[in-house]
Amino acid sequence: MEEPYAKILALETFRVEQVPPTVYYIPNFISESEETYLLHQVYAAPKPKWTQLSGRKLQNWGGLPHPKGMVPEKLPAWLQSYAEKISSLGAFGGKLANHVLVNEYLPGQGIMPHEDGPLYFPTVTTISLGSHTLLDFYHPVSRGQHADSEQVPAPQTEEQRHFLSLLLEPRSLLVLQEDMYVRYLHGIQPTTSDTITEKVANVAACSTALGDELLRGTRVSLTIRHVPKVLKTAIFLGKGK
Ligand SMILES: O=C(O)CCC(=O)C(=O)O
Ligand SMILES: [Fe+2]
Repeated sequence: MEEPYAKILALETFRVEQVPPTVYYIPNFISESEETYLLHQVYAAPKPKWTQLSGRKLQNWGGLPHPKGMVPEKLPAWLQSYAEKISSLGAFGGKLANHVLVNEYLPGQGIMPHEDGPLYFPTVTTISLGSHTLLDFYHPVSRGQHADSEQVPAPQTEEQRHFLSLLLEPRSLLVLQEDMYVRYLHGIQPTTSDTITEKVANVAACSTALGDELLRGTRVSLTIRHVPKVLKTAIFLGKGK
């Protein structure tokens, strides 16, 4: 049987230490010309491909994940090659990524703390384009740090639940698995600048230092995942002969 979390040799040197399993962070995973190319492709997509949400806008590629299964759509070639490149690192337990979410955040925009849910193989991989951001991790409300051992209520405010952050620099690849994917919530504060504190767990791998303040620009992220449950389009759409 395939080991879903078998050690991924190609990624092992990029493991972020001193955080729960498992975070891999690869600075400069793509070159500046690849970054320019990918941004060009994102903005060349037809306008109806964008969905405007309150704090960001997004493009969905590969099909809409659904509990009953995703009706798969072929990824465009410019995304397929990165899906293959990342899958070949072993990020999805030997499976090939088949779904990409493109998010665009202007400075001051973000995404509320959330879980990605059960429709995906428990790995999320993210290429960042155009700007850095700070990805924040939170303890879930029901499982506060001290709730079991002490007679105190679980911490409830977002600040108290904040656990650690990862700095995602432009052109970097982030791979999240296991507890960091399943146990904690993740989100991005709607702010225009980020201060690098000791809560930024991957600072040693970044070209920045403690105390630095980084101004956000427009960031485009490619969230590349594997959706295990897919349907056969021909059956679903009833394409009769
Ligand atoms: O933009 C990012 O890096 C995070 C996006 C995200 O968490 C999501 O789309 O589920
Ligand atoms: Fe997410």
